[in-house]
Amino acid sequence: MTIGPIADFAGFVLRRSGGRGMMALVLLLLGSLSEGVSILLLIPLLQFAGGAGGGVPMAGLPLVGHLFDPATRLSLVPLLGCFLAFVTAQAVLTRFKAVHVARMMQLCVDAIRLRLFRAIGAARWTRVAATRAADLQQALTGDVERVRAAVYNLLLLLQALVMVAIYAVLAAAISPVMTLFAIGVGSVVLLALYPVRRRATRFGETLGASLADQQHMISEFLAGMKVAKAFNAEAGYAARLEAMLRDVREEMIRFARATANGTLLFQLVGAVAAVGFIHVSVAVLHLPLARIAVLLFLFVRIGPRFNMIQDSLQQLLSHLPAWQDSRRLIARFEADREKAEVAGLAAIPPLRQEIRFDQVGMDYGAGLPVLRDVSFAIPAGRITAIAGPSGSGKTTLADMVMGLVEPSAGRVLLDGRPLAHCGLRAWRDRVAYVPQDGFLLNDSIAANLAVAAPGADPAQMWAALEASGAAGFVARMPAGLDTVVADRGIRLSGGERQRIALARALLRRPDLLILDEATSALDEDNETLIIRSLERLRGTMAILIIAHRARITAIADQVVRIEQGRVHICGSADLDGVVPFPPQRAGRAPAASVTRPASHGE
Ligand SMILES: Nc1ncnc2c1ncn2[C@@H]1O[C@H](COP(=O)(O)OP(=O)(O)OP(=O)(O)O)[C@@H](O)[C@H]1O
Repeated sequence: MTIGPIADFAGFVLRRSGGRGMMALVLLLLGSLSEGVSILLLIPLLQFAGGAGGGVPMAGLPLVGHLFDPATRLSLVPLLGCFLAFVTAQAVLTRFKAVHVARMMQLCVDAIRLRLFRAIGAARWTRVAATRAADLQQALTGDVERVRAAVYNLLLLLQALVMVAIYAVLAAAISPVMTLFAIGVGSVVLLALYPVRRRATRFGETLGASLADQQHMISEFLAGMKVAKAFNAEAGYAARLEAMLRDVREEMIRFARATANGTLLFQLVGAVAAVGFIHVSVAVLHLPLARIAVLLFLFVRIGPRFNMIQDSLQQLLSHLPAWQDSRRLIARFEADREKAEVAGLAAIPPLRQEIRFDQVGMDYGAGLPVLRDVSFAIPAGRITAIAGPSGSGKTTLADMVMGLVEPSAGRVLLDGRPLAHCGLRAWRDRVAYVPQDGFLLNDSIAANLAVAAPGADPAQMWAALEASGAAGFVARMPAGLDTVVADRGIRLSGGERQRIALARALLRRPDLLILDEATSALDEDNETLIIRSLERLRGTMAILIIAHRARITAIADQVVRIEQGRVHICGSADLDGVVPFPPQRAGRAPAASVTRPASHGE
């Protein structure tokens, strides 16, 4: 089970970090080699120090053995110089390696976070809406950080493997028998610890699931804090979190215990092996003191490397599920992409006549169809209201007209062209949407407005605020357009928030403005202000209002009532023969009043 996923992951790391990954590996190899050679240089140095033994037979490395032969060996000063040079080289390589590794880890983390972020953004709305927000948050934050830990441990693992290989070659050059003995002992312990590594994988899987559950619970609690406090439910949430934390803690402790047992086993076996090694070297093989000292030194370094292999493998295996989850999520979202913009389709002419629902049906696959055979038009320049009981499909119609969901039957037509054949992003550039809670960023009013029209200048912003009835209160604010609003700034009333949200929508100069229950949480005075703004906009764009209240549906030129999946239209007698729109000029909709926001693009 272990090798396949690790090889996949190593492939991903190499692809994402490109040349830097290879460079990090080369630095790792060179660093390990220079460390190994500097240790090897201890042999002649020890011979100088203690005058021990004669030549050092090097079974595996005759050239190096020749270098240390008493007849040809270097004198003390050049030897010390070599030793210093290798140690310095190792330190410099370690420095470069650290920078490369940091960059490599960040490249991998950025790559996976960005790809997932883009995949979510490009996916169909129905796919996004069907996924728990907490799972996405966890994937984009916690899981990618675990990928960083996985990359780090993969590098530690590679480093440990390289070091063991180099030390083994060096040790074999001094005593092949003793080297086989040390490698054999290390490998047996590694094999014996296989169950601990399996536990690491299981731990990683449960950790991912419980972190997502915690994230879900915490964001639910924070979003509904007011309700939680009102119902005295804080303690209940705290108890749920405590239970989740306890489960994760217990699993984590079991994992830590297994890891500590592994380390203990390595240390005990290492001590026994060292004792056996010294006994065999001195009493059986009668090796010279310099060779025994260097072998001991090498083995003292090999032992922890075996421990490092086990440790980094465990950590890697416990973090790999986060990478696998991220990959699965990316694949799921990428497989469910929104229809791509097709060349030639992106250019949609301005809406002149109507948006028409033509025998539209919608079946979410959960019981009865939500909509059946729905046909009506939203005329350009007019106000259309959609009313109906809760759950009757009003928002579904708004989502369809924005191209967020596709009808399961029938078509949506823009001036006779099927929306399904149009570039959805190009169409959405012509649509503006105001939801029930206008959603403002913790930023200045200007920044909030710029979300809808990044190129808009202050004059255009003021015109949009004027049109939405928000200019007055924004002008009275301490820093005007630069006033920071929402959580960290000035707190706005619900009515003020919605008027800014409406201004933001108008700044786009849309062909279609959608208000989805945008005034349902407002009092009469605030609703009246929005209603007046909408009335001033009549004739400039198609306006679709989804609402329950009669006060706002009363301003509509037609009211579409949906009940049990079917529509009944009222008040549309004067709309029978829809006049081509706009009558004055081709192109963008004309200004209806002095408060019409100026175009930011023209
Ligand atoms: N993505 C979805 N998957 C499955 N069912 C859905 C989905 N979106 C909406 N529905 C179902 O379709 C029905 C209509 O939902 P919709 O939100 O369009 O109604 P609505 O008229 O806007 O309701 P309300 O006035 O309460 O906001 C509901 O029963 C809802 O549960």
